Amino acid sequence: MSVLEVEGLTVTAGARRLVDDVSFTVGRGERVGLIGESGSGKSLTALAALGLLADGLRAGGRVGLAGFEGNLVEAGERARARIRGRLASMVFQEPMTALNPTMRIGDQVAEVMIIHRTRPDRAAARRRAVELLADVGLPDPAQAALAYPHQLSGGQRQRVVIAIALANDPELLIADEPTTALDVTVQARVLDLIRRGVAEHDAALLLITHDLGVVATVCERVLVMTEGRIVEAGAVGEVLARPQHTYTRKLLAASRLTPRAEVGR
Ligand SMILES: Nc1ncnc2c1ncn2[C@@H]1O[C@H](COP(=O)(O)OP(=O)(O)OP(=O)(O)O)[C@@H](O)[C@H]1O
Repeated sequence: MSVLEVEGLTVTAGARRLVDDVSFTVGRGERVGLIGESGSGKSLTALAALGLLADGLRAGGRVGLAGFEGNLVEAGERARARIRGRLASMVFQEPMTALNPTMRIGDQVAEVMIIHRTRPDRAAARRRAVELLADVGLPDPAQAALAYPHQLSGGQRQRVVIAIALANDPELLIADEPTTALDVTVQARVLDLIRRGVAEHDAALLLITHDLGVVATVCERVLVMTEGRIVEAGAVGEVLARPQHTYTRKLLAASRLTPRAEVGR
């Protein structure tokens, strides 16, 4: 079975359909990009899949996740809370909003393991936290564990968020514009970290971005979204080389990529 199965997903705000009949799957170990311009419904698709929609928005359809029986769209908040950070994690654009400014980094990484009881005790969770900080390439991880978020750079903070997201070996990682807020010099390193991290944990990745270059670098398959619908899907090389939908062609033309340059990357 796929790790994530989304079938006929809709998100509505009153009478407005913001996500309209979206269906796709992400397989084990697979890296799938979800691209489209701002407002096309990418984030709402991900938030609906994890039951994180704001009040006033309603989801319909079916979302299945490996390790969870039933439809996540219809699951109660307690079931969803058990899933988030355990079976599925999300990395957002701005790392500062994902971290608690008053809590040491190591404690924040340990906390997600303590909450989900994936380590025998607090001391084991703390030890694992330092290992995870080392895995994401923080220099002097034991020292970094004692730091507060404001003492780290933006790129280092996003590394911490990725360590938290991967701490419990989730089946699925959703990253929503994970490098957009970062300095260009650290973007490539953080993307590489996500790619290596999901490979090491054998997780499935859904990477949301408006940047075709990011998708071409990280993903194997791509879904193209506009006005709440997926209008094209396929292997990255294929879609970038031979876009079928007018909207995909427009996206390609608007990006700095030439179709040929990305094939085979
Ligand atoms: N809480 C909300 N209430 C009403 N409309 C919303 C709400 N959140 C998002 N929308 C609308 O839903 C549409 C899709 O938003 P979404 O955030 O999914 O787009 P996106 O493709 O992720 O864009 P971006 O790249 O800018 O994040 C937009 O028109 C947005 O204005």
